[in-house]
Amino acid sequence: MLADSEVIHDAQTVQAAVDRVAADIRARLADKYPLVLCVMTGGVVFCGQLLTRLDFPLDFDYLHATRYGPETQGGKISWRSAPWAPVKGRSVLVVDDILDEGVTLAAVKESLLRLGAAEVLTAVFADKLNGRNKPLVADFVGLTVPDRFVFGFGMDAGGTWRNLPAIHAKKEGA
Ligand SMILES: O=P(O)(O)OC[C@H]1O[C@H](OP(=O)(O)OP(=O)(O)O)[C@H](O)[C@@H]1O
Ligand code: HPA
Repeated sequence: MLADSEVIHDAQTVQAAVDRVAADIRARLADKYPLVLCVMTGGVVFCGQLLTRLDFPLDFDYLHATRYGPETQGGKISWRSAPWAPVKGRSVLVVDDILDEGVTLAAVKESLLRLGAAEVLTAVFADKLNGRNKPLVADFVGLTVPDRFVFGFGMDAGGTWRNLPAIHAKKEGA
């Protein structure tokens, strides 16, 4: 997969975007003592790097929802784990790697509001420009990506390459 890909955002661009998103989140949430929730598995790299840049008090936990598995087409959401930390009355920031069709984050947000969160904000590293009318607009976005299968910086290609520091896209026709 790596050999059949091209870098669309290099590691330096990725790091600059994480810095920018962290500053935007700080401006919006620094005085809210938020609960930050990582959407496992893809959110782990962005969320981990973001956390080290957030210099204000916050709580951290994770949830696990998946609908792609190793596939490139999304299916039904499978909830593997709800957040353990209570969300009632909290300002919650949900962090994920990519907003593609928007189905995952829309469902996560709805469920957190149902659990009594005071507000739910969402941060995604990549927002895919796929022309769809997504059910959710992310509050914080790192970078946009074209309507192609992308991987790296948390996003997997068939389960592999989440560890790449740049964003790659599968070559057209590969
Ligand atoms: O906007 P959507 O079309 O719903 O797609 C985005 C979701 O898809 C990926 O998760 P995936 O189901 O692949 O699980 P993973 O995080 O374990 O890779 C990604 O991490 C997002 O959570
Ligand atoms: O383009 C993608 N790449 C990796 N994981 C994904 N999950 C949704 N869309 C994508």
